[in-house]
Amino acid sequence: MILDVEKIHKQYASVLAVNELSFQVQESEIFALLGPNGAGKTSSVRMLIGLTSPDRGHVRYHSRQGEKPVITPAELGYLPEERGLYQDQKIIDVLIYLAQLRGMTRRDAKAEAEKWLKRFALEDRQQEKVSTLSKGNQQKVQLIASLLHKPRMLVLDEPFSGLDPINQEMVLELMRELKREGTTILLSAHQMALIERLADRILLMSKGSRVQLGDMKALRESSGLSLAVTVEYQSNVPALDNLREAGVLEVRQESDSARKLILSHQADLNRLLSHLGESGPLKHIHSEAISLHDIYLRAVGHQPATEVQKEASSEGVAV
Ligand SMILES: Nc1ncnc2c1ncn2[C@@H]1O[C@H](COP(=O)(O)OP(=O)(O)OP(=O)(O)O)[C@@H](O)[C@H]1O
Repeated sequence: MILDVEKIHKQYASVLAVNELSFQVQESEIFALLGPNGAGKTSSVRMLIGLTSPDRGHVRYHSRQGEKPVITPAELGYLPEERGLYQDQKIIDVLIYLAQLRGMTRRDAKAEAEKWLKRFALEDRQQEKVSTLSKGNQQKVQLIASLLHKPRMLVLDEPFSGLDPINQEMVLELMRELKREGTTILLSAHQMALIERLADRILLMSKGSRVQLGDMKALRESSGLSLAVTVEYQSNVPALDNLREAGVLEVRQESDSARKLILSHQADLNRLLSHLGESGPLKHIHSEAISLHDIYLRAVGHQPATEVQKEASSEGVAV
């Protein structure tokens, strides 16, 4: 299943939610939508699955059967941002009912539901009401409901929200497995470290528009950033001057004694180390490839800081 999105546009009264957004999701690809709150991710997702219509632009799906504007419920698995399980019903009954709506027989739905509940360590709870489950466990049930009928395309709005780290890892591994089986997955999320490990390509959005699109290599290249260097001093961080000429684009406060330096591709490491060595007694230096988190903050996180913000900001300052 290939998804082709061409210049979709959505305006709610005075709010421009999605602005001429275009991208393509390939067969068996894991594609992530990232962006700050209000960036337009959910508005986009809703248009992609036909819950709302774009004011302008097109959404098309291509499968072996040809091209079509809308995907059928049997082909699609959707995890909405606002969770909507029937709280007073038994977990197993809800799963069977939702799978039947997507074309499964009761018998198949029951067998699949039991298989998935076991995998998510919920098999002992299946006769209980949904309302008795914790938030994270309800999230697992809703995720099961989205994939029970083996859709070719999964659209998951915030699949990791409410899950503990162990369950996040489990869901991450599940998505890799579904991809290997040929499922196309589009998801939105805020967990940068997970997305960096999981997604084949990432679309960074802000204010309804595309900011960057590509795999991690492409995002690193187009960001112009290379390394994040964390410097820890033996006591409070001294004044750090002349970092720009060594290729430092931004200094982020980690603690009173530590700063994270964001380096450009043109950074001169020898010069930087010599500056840092002269600045004060160092305790520790650690460098790592620029992460999605750093790219995100740089691209959509904040405006370049002013002199006043330099004093006050704990988010980061331009140097
Ligand atoms: N039904 C609606 N009516 C009016 N405005 C809306 C509606 N839905 C979304 N918006 C507005 O559109 C913009 C984009 O919202 P959207 O929910 O798509 O963002 P998002 O990226 O999913 O945010 P979050 O990460 O907080 O879920 C926001 O300014 C939001 O207030």
